[in-house]
Amino acid sequence: MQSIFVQNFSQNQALAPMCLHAAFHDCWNGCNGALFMPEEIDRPENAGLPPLKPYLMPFTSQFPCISIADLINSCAVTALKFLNGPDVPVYYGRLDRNVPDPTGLIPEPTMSLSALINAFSAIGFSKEDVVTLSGAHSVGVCHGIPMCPGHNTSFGNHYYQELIEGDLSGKLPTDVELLEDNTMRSLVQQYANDNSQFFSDFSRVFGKYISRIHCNQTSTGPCPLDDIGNSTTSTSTSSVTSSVIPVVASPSSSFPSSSSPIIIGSPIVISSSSSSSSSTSSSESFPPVPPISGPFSNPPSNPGGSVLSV
Ligand code: HEM
Ligand SMILES: [Ca+2]
Repeated sequence: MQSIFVQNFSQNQALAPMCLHAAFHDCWNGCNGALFMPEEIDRPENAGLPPLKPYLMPFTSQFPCISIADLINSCAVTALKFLNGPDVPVYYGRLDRNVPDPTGLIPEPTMSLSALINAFSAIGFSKEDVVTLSGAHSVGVCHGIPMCPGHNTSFGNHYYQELIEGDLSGKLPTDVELLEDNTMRSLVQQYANDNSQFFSDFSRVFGKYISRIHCNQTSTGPCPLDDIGNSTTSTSTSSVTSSVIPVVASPSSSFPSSSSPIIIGSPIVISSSSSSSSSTSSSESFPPVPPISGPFSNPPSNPGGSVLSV
């Protein structure tokens, strides 16, 4: 399955960042696959993610034992590696729920720094972790605008270097706010200087993040926020714990690197680039890979490099 992902990532460069983004959203309230429920995927907070659903869902027919939550996370760690990022240990055995997560939990890009820190703190992540995880914005786009113009097909510390240098093109308000707090700014500086420290921290923190499952996970019923733990601290006696099979996703170093920029339609773009956004089917016979539809068809324009208004 991971080799199919890689092929598809090569064919459509929008896909890999989208998988990483999707793992962030699905796992906020516990990785449970509910992201793809109609009630969730079309929420404004999930803007940019709907095209991933028709891409990933056919895998569930071909690989019926994998949950949607595991599929999203497998896609995410494979994407990270494809984008030249670090290996992240990923454990499989997450169960899907058929109840959408509550709305309004995922951090807003315009929220204050203190609100952002509090939101992550409520799910067990420190303000340093916020700095680390935000480095995912070294890849991908916001409303079609590259978040790190010129570099955003490769995961790395250029995100932190741009913040330190005041190159805020494509950055979100929450990205820029990382500079407001001394402790966080200091970590931004460290990462800007040391990519291997960033990789090692990201692997650890993101690995923890995508291990968060509901302790008493069942396929139905309400699931309060405080019912979430990670796979090592879970108090669950359910099959979730016993079915978790440790698998380290460490795709080989033969992953192709992204050589051309992401070309995605957008109202505003910082750098100009050529067009190659079409998604085509994998040369393997399964699973069927439907063409990605969505905001990918318009050529980018480039009116200027300021912090994104979202
Ligand atoms: C700190 C709080 C965060 C906020 C407020 C935030 C917000 C956003 C927003 C508004 C977008 C643009 C979505 C769109 O319009 O297409 C975005 C994109 C993205 N986010 Fe975040 N994000 C946060 C943290 C994270 C984390 C922790 C990760 C993963 C570890 C992540 C991964 C991504 C990726 C990869 C994209 C690019 C998606 C694409 O190219 O399709 N973000 N984020
Ligand atoms: Ca979820």
